[in-house]
Amino acid sequence: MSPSPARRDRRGGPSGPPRGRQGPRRPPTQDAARDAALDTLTAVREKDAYANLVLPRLLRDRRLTTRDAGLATELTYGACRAFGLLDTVLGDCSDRPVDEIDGVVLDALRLGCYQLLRTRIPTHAAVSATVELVRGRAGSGAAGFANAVLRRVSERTEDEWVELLAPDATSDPIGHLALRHAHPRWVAEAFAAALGDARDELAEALAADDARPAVHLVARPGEISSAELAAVTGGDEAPYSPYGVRLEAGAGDPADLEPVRERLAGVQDEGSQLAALALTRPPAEGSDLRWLDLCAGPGGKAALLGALVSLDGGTLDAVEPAAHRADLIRSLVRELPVTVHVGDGRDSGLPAGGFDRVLVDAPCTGLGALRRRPEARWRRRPSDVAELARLQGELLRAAFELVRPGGVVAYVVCSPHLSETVEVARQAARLPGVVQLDARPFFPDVPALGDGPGVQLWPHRHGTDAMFCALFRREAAAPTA
Ligand SMILES: C[S@@+](CC[C@H](N)C(=O)[O-])C[C@H]1O[C@@H](n2cnc3c(N)ncnc32)[C@H](O)[C@@H]1O
Repeated sequence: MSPSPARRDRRGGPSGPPRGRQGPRRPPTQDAARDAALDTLTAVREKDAYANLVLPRLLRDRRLTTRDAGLATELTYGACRAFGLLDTVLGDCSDRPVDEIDGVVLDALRLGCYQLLRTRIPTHAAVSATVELVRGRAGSGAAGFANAVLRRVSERTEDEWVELLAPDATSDPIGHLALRHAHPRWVAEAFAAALGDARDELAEALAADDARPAVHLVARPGEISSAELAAVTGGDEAPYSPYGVRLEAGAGDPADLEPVRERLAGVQDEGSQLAALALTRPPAEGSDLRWLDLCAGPGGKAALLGALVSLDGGTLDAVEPAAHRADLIRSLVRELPVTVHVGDGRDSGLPAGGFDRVLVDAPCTGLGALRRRPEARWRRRPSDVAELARLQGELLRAAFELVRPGGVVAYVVCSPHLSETVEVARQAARLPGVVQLDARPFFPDVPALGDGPGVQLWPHRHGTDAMFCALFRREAAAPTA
């Protein structure tokens, strides 16, 4: 094999600004889209920032044209999702491990590599635009290094790189698919475990999780119908939620839509709508006017549930420990009979047995919504799971204290990880006085819900986030914590 280009030109420098025979730095390029993408990737790497918060702000502040904003979004989110794949390829094309490459040079290389492997941008344009970016930020030595590395990347297609670098598809199918679809191995393993007998869907599940998702709107009950909302926004009525509307991926910022600005509608994944609706559907004999959302921030489900319970003259209490998230709930539910409490759901001070229905939409790894949070899959650690599962179990036990005998509890997480889903539900169902219901009938007309009693939704099956929902009824006997 020919020596790596990085060996021919080592001036990219392992860390800090490259030194040596390099030309003067130039002012930032005229490439507004790539500049914005690079600045976002740098903020993600250096400050643990969220790409989907940083980039929209940059696009607004710098007043990018619609075309440039589209390109910046595609490059930034695409590169963030693919970090693992990009770094594996870049590592093979460089003479040093990627974590020894100067940070901003690595950010630019990731952008360049993404363009080469996963977009139709011509090779010469992807390479030269990236090289100019690097020259502007890190000098001509680093630009030469970037040029050499990217030339080498461009020698193969994405498929060819995967075949070369991924574990063998027969002896290690999960490892192979993890690299192919740019997921950490532990996440791919968690998906495979959750799919169980349907493990042959893993490639599809990871591919759907790697694709840019459609935006879903929720029509606020009593304010606008989903048919009207679809007509006004140009979207389509969602297939399963009676309140849902699906917009095409990349259809612009949904916050700018008039019904959203006027709070007749909100942005909410259809899976979240279905999970919230499932709480409302099992019959509850007797009073049914006091509902509780025990983990309510930022308030998407509280707004839907508050609107629904208000149609019958009922009320919703919403608990959230983070004050700023409690404020977000308040601003969403202003016209609704919703009382927001700042506090810990495990010790809310609310009356025991005081509620007819309780939602526990618990804090979780968010592995079910990775497609919406571009860099999240590379941030989460397997060690996060056990602590979250403990908190989830504690919140669920608190919910059984707060619901009245005969009342309903929904346990919801946006994750397919078995430790957060089936395991938490199984332990809850062992508590005295708690009966787990088969949740599937409360997701009417939704296909492929598995063997029950919990329901796991999937992007590749349902076009929703991978939400899990388990339903329980509290029997007359009081549960013990
Ligand atoms: C998955 S989010 C809930 C999403 C929300 N239901 C919605 O639809 O917008 C979980 C929330 O639980 C909150 N949380 C974390 N620890 C909590 C606790 N001990 N008690 C109650 N809520 C908690 C988090 O701050 C976060 O806002």
